Amino acid sequence: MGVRRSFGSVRAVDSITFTARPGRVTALVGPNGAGKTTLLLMLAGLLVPDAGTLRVAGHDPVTESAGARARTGWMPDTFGTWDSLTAREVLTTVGAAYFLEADQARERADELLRTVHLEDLADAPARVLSRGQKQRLGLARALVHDPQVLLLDEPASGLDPRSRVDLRVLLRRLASEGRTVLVSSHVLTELDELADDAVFVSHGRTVRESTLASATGERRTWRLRALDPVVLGAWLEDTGVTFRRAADAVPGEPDHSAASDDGSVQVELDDDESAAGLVRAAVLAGVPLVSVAPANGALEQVYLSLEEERR
Ligand SMILES: Nc1ncnc2c1ncn2[C@@H]1O[C@H](COP(=O)(O)OP(=O)(O)OP(=O)(O)O)[C@@H](O)[C@H]1O
Repeated sequence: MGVRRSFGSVRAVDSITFTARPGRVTALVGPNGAGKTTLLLMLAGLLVPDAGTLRVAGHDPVTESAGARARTGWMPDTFGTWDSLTAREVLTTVGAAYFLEADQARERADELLRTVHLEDLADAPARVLSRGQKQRLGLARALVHDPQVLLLDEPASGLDPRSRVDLRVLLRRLASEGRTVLVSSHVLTELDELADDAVFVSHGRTVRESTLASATGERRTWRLRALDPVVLGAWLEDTGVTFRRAADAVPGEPDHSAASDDGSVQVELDDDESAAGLVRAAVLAGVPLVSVAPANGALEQVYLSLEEERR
């Protein structure tokens, strides 16, 4: 609640308040320098806040650090490994730090190496791992003590597409087992498929908390494409729906979301029901629609509208 932390004159976290709930994946979203990493470091007990209170699995990471740490798995954005240790030794060493017996630690390490698909590299020194492989080892390290709360800073960075899918499936599973998962990421389209809730931060402040379901149902831009763009444009004009060609979405500014001028148009619609109504009317009027889809992901849309408000 109202957490604050400065570095000299820089207010990295000015006033952040939010709740990430068990059984859900919460996305921490914000531009570069918004204070996400600083906040996660405080939640992980690695930085002390100047003011405000934090609770992780019911424990204060500062005054009840042992209790909080025992329940928290922390994955930093860049994973510094002990280079001379093998991947398995990294995990057994962490297991020992969490008071696992040697056999247990070894069993847990092997299980986690399988989970993150690093079993073939179990005996390789950690320094030879690629960036993405190190990320996966970092995730395994965060899971050694079976924490209730997972704090993940940009966990998908450096991962190839297959590993990103694996990460998503794993994090959904961990949440479905009742854990609290807090993930910061810039890849908003990926978070759309992963997260249940989102906290938007900017300049060290919480600017919005939202569920993905409500973000998805909000006013947003949709893209429509028909076999014949002229017929589509004429029908939209007749029905009084304001639209713009994707190719010239913002006058003077190229529309980076449009891969090419495929004749599609963009319309602003209040919610999913409005979209369904428009599609129904277009089909009944004989407009040869080929595709209708949101132009941006739900989180991206909220993010962009917040940025817009700030201008
Ligand atoms: N140790 C530090 N010393 C001085 N300034 C810092 C320190 N750590 C962070 N900052 C500053 O605090 C602000 C917030 O940084 P932080 O790393 O928390 O942002 P972020 O949201 O994680 O950014 P990114 O998305 O780029 O990772 C930035 O202005 C940053 O320069």
